[in-house]
Amino acid sequence: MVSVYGVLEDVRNLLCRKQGGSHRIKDHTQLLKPCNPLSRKRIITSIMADSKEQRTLDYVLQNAVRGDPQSVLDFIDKFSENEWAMHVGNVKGPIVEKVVTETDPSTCLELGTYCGYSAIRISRLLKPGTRFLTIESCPANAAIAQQMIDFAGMQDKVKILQGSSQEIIPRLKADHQVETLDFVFIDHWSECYTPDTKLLEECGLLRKGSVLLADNVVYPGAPDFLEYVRTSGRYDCTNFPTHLQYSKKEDALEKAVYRG
Ligand SMILES: C[S@@+](CC[C@H](N)C(=O)[O-])C[C@H]1O[C@@H](n2cnc3c(N)ncnc32)[C@H](O)[C@@H]1O
Ligand SMILES: [Mg+2]
Repeated sequence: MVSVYGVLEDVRNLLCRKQGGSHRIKDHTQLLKPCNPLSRKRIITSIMADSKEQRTLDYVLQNAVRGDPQSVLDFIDKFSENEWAMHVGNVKGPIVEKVVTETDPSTCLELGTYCGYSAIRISRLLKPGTRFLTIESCPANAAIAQQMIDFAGMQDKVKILQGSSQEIIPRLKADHQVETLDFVFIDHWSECYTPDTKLLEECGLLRKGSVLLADNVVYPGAPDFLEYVRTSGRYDCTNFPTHLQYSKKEDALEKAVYRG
């Protein structure tokens, strides 16, 4: 049986996805125009108030230890084992951590914050003074992530930039004093991976040795990104086969080191 809750959640995810993708919806209420104002208000309240992301945050706030990033990650994982979610998770997480530790970055960028899980995982490893910027197009997700990061005690290490990657990347130098990026975690919608990689190059944000690490290159899959980084002659690539978070499905991360 399809639950009303599930339908609302699908609609909400669709709205967030549309907002981050190329078909950006300027005004979500347009979609609900055929409804009368009261129904419209009820639907919007339902969609935004009790999302899976909000319930994940509530679960963490009720159970995890404030100021303890590992505890926050553990409770996000625990919640997501019952209700699948897009966090990089506790199987791929250690691979991401290994690459970050080996890279020892001073300036990091993440594309796709979601609830802040990977931002917490990565930022806790960074040496003092390292900058970690994370871009999230969905305002509701960005708000949840900020609360999650605050609760984990990582608020001084992580800066969320709310907006789409396509709009924010070209402004990183002027608005956020970024010279070049040492490490980029690419984990938003896979159709944005290649255009955003090219945008990072065009904006002069990559230097010889900059490390890109892309999630979900097998599931849901990013074939055009894999082809670009493996055949353009601009990157040295390594594949890390693994499994999709909270699932037995096959997935992989791709590390691409810019040749400069
Ligand atoms: C897979 S989730 C990120 C998971 C997160 N990195 C983690 O592991 O905890 C993808 C997120 O990217 C956001 N997103 C999608 N396209 C985007 C874009 N073009 N710019 C910024 N954020 C985007 C979505 O709203 C969603 O919250
Ligand atoms: Mg991912």
